[in-house]
Amino acid sequence: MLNKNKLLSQREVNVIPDVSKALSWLEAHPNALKGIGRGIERETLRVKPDGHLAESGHPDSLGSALKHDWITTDFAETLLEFITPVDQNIDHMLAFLRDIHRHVARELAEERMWPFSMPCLIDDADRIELAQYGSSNIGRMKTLYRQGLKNRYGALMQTISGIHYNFSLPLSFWQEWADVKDAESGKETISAGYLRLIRNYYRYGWVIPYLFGASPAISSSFLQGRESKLPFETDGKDSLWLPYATSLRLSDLGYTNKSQSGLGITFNSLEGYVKALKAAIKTPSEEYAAMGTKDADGNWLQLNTNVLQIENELYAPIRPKRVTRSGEAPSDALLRGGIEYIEVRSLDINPFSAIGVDANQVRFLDLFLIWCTLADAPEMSADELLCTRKNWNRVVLEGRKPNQKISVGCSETEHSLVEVGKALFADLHRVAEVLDSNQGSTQYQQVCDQLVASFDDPELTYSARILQAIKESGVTDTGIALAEQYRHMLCEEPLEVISEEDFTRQALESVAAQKKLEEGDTLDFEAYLASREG
Ligand SMILES: Nc1ncnc2c1ncn2[C@@H]1O[C@H](COP(=O)(O)OP(=O)(O)OP(=O)(O)O)[C@@H](O)[C@H]1O
Ligand SMILES: N[C@@H](CCC(=O)O)C(=O)O
Ligand SMILES: N[C@@H](CS)C(=O)O
Repeated sequence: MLNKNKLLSQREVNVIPDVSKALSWLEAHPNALKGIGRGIERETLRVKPDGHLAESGHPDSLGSALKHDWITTDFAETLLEFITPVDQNIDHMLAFLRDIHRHVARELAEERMWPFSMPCLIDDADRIELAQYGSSNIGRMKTLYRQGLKNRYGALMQTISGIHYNFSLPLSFWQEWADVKDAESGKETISAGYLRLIRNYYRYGWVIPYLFGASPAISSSFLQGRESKLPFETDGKDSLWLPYATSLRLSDLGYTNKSQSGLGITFNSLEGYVKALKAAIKTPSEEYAAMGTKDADGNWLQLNTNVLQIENELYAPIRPKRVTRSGEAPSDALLRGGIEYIEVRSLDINPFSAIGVDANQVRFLDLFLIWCTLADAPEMSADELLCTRKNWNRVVLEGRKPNQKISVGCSETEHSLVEVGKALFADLHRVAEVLDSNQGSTQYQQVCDQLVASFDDPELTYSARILQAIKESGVTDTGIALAEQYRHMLCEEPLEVISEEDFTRQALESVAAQKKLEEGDTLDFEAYLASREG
């Protein structure tokens, strides 16, 4: 049981804001947390039985990747992405995600789903086929966007997979917490509340890779001959690792882009955030201008030469979101209705789950994101946001190092990571009691008690556990064994919440919708792109 009364050194306790008043309010208003909205996006590479990247196209039986509601592709034709509809029930959401995995596993026949964030064996990055979305203008634009990503960042980095956790608090929370009357009149207040969450996420979100990072190692093929200054250890065969790393995916070697740090993005006001984001998609980049939008033969190379081709290219660890209308830019949706939910992008694929994520992680994120909303969050300049990267980098590269230190924002004062983590969990446990009281269970408190142990014993973290397996068998063989185990498991399991008829209907309707798009285009591609640049 978490020893809530354990005296934490005053110094450490001061590192996290005093949330006691807000927690007392929450304990007096448990109904405020009824109706949390959640959604999951999971990516995974299709691989051959030998662990090499598949060479086939997106299976026709899975319908149109452009229009399917649940099954699409991310960067590459072999990079599957599964999406669950927004759900208020954790078990139902995870069953929905598992049904998608069950269906796809049966449709993939001999191919498997890679169980790690960092890619499988890829001998030649140039053979990675960009995701194809057909001949409609929007379909061609999505593929050209990916061509630009390949030319800017390299295809290999874009085959890194993640879990995105989408989260929203119910209107009742905002009504009780901030006197909001309704979503429309309260959109400024609600947006300010989610921005407060985001600022705290930058300050304390390193706890996510510490607990759940699962990419301490990479296939040696990932470096593709590039030099790395990181002090990798190796099995002398196909695996490289850092002994105390948690998430190389979140490191500069992974799914990040340092050049984006100069965009002046802040989260103090929605208008300020949108202004900086819109500037980034309209500011030419010298480097990308030198590349040009077309090659000498007139082949498109990228959508444009701006720092970001479109807003999706901002690779932030968390994003404010609102469901967009057809053709609407994400930032315009935010300006129209304010922040509707947030997208947490820092979860690695969980290799201990056949669906890449488990209920413990969902419950932890609920607790942590509620805490981030309640805790004071002073405004942060763009420079202060950049300072938080120092902390995240320390955790992703050597978070499990004994006596690891952590600071907050740009402060030079360092604290024991373990003690700060335990101080945070003392608060999270109080949030867990409220959520559990609503459910009539102790599941959230159990998650707290289980996870807090990882601070005194880092061997309990996901990264330590998967690194042990990789040191024994190597990245490829460990990945193949897990992929085969999950393929067998998923193929044997009956569907729970989605029927075969649902999957068949989705596939047929998505193909029909894509065909309708292709037949309905009135502009040629150049005119279409020009109209989108508007
Ligand atoms: N109000 C909400 N609260 C929580 N989650 C939500 C809410 N509305 C939508 N979601 C979830 O957000 C996710 C949206 O994923 P989707 O891929 O459809 O859009 P996107 O992330 O904006 O697209 P892209 O991945 O191309 O950027 C889904 O999992 C959905 O369930
Ligand atoms: N594959 C990226 C996300 C791609 C995207 O931006 O949606 C990741 O590992 O999170
Ligand atoms: N989803 C990633 C790769 S296509 C992006 O939008 O940048």
